[in-house]
Amino acid sequence: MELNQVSYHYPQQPALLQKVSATVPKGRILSIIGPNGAGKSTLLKLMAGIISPTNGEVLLNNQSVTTIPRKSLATQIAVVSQQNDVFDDMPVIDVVKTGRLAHHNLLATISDAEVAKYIEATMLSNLAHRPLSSLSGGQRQRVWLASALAQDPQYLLLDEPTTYLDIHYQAELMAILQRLNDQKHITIIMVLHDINQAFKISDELWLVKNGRLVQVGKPEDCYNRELLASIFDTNIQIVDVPNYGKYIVEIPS
Ligand SMILES: Nc1ncnc2c1ncn2[C@@H]1O[C@H](COP(=O)(O)OP(=O)(O)OP(=O)(O)O)[C@@H](O)[C@H]1O
Repeated sequence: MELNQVSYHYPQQPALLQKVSATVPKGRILSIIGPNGAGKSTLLKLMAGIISPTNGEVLLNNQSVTTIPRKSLATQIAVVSQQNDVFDDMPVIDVVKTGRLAHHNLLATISDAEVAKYIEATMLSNLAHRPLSSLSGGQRQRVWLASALAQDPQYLLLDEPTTYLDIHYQAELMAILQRLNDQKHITIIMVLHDINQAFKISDELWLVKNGRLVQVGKPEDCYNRELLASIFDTNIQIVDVPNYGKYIVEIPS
């Protein structure tokens, strides 16, 4: 996937994203980080083909994502986001199966073994027959991930996937994503607010501020106190934690 001079503004709004150009590393984990309102979620929506650039283009296998038919795009890109509550009364196992329906083929089928695999991968086995409405926010988050996996995508896009998760499940989710990436070579693109999580799990980081891609690089190249301080407008320290490595902390001024 490639972003070619992508600019975007919401209707009746000033310019938000300005001439963003970058290539998503295939088969890797990419995290987009930056302050609130920087344009991260908008960038993800453009990459998913949910919205179209005002200028420039997002290319998937050399074709503009906005021209790829929905059904075909759904076989390539899955987006994990909070869904509506249409599925509230449905048992988890059936919600997961609906992921395959994203291919917009009513005859699309998914074997029980495959569903079980995704349910297990997202640690939902105990909850498989419970209605979605009876689950906590964090458990639901894992259901949406399982449903996206049932889509069998090449690209998995996640917008702040750890929001509703406690620290235990945040770590579990990161481990799941890492495994998916290692074993199935799914390209993972996510917006993360926890910069230490992003630095730890990602192969590449995109640092965004005021609608501009300020820095693209490997995490080890982005441990730069001045750079991070200027992006987040705050006082940053990078400390060495035994048995962990570098850890970014915000020091209140
Ligand atoms: N549908 C919309 N219509 C108009 N403006 C929008 C819309 N969605 C987002 N914006 C505006 O675009 C800007 C960027 O929003 P976006 O959600 O992409 O930022 P973000 O970096 O993901 O922020 P956050 O970290 O707070 O989630 C914000 O100023 C926001 O108010």
